[in-house]
Amino acid sequence: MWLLVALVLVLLYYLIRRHYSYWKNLGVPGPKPWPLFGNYADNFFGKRTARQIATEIYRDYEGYPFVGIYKATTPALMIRDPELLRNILVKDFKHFTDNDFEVDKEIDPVFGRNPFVLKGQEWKHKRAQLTPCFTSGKMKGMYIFLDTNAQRMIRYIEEETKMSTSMEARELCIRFTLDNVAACAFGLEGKCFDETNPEFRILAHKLISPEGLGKITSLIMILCPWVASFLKIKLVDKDTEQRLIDIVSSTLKYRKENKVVRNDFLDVMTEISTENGLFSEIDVVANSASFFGDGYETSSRVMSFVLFEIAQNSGAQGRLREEINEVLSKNGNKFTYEVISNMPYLEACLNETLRKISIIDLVKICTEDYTYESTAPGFKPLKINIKAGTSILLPVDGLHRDPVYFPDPDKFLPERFLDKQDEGFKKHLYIPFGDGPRICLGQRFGILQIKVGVAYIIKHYQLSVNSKTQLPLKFNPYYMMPDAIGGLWIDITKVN
Ligand code: HEM
Repeated sequence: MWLLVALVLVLLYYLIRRHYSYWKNLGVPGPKPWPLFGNYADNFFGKRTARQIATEIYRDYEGYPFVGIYKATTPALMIRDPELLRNILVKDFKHFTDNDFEVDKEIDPVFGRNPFVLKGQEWKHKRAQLTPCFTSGKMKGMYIFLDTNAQRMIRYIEEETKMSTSMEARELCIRFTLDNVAACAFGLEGKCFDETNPEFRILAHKLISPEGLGKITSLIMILCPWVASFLKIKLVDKDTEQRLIDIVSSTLKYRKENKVVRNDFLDVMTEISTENGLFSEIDVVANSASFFGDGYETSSRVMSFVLFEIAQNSGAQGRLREEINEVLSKNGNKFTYEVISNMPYLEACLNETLRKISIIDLVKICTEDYTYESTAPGFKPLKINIKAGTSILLPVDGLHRDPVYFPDPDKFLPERFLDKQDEGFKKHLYIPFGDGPRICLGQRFGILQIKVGVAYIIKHYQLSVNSKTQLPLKFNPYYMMPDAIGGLWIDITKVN
């Protein structure tokens, strides 16, 4: 009996050792993994975020073009050499067409149709269909909804600050971006500034949030996609899914019967749906729903960090307000699409926030074998044959905060985006929205809504950081996007 147990243990040890020798056998350097947890044990035990772990490994392997790591049990190649990174995203994209994220369309009909998780030809087809939804012409048409919601937000702040000047920035940004999503993707009033817990808020919370997505679920999705696939993990629960389908179906029916045209995303998607039978109603629902994840969740987070950075940096805040007032004075004191698009310092503040606090590290899959030999100065001349199926990690946070590419990386310096002299720009390393054929589809919408919201707030209010904010910021270790523990509290007072 004991002999059998001993034999099983020896066999297990041998198998684990063999599994975790994948990179060693290929001569790829990398940190020592733990059985089962790989290099992410601290993440599983809630000590650090996955991004913090990746950034630390990135920094430890200076001079190496790539590093072999283990995302739990899966070997993954972290890319450090800017040339290889660019090849993966742009030049040799055909070898890396998919994201490393498994969602089964049969189990998750809504999330499984999100372009971010689609693969191969199906992704290509859907991407081509959806691209016309995001042109600058379409953004201009939707500006009116964003402007109306920004005015609502100002009225809301006016009322709230009568009671207390301190506000949680993300809470405010959630209300604003959710109202935008409701208006542009569902053709509805989100009522997020009128009601404490409107239906849209509840739905969004269930659909995607650090609590809604489920700590463990999202961790498994990112670190062990094959486990998620094996366990048939469902991201969107049945009731939420059905409610989304009902909302979109009834809106579509109402518009058809009453010949309503609003020029929003729903209208554009309906055109695709009628022109092409392959784009069914569930596709329209799925794409409207993907706004929650792709549109509201990302944008509300980024916008709250922009407000937080501006609140921390009074010099930048003053300069931004001057720009806003100057542009407005030349345009009849009225915000318009053109006015918002003509504010370089506002754009620089947004870009610098996205550099300093990047929203996500990119995870790709090698879809066709690929060979690379590093010849770049400053990197060891290593060669690698990447096998199809290999997971690839592009450490956006590590790159964005590497002083070689962006000097004084932990300082908030929007000016670097005005002259673009940093080495990182020459090497195309500023990639908060990704790059190449899979670059963020909704970046124009995301950028526009954040700019509108921030411009309105800074025009009317002076911001400073409230002592309730826990500094330095610490992030929820289980959430895939930066989620500040304790919140981002700011004081808001009226500009004289
Ligand atoms: C500031 C806000 C946003 C940030 C930082 C952001 C960032 C990103 C990133 C990093 C990716 C992955 C790119 C890659 O795989 O190479 C992505 C993909 C995507 N984003 Fe965004 N995003 C934002 C807002 C939005 C909005 C507002 C929408 C839609 C309304 C959107 C829709 C999408 C879609 C559909 C994809 C998948 C594209 C594909 O795989 O073809 N995003 N985004």
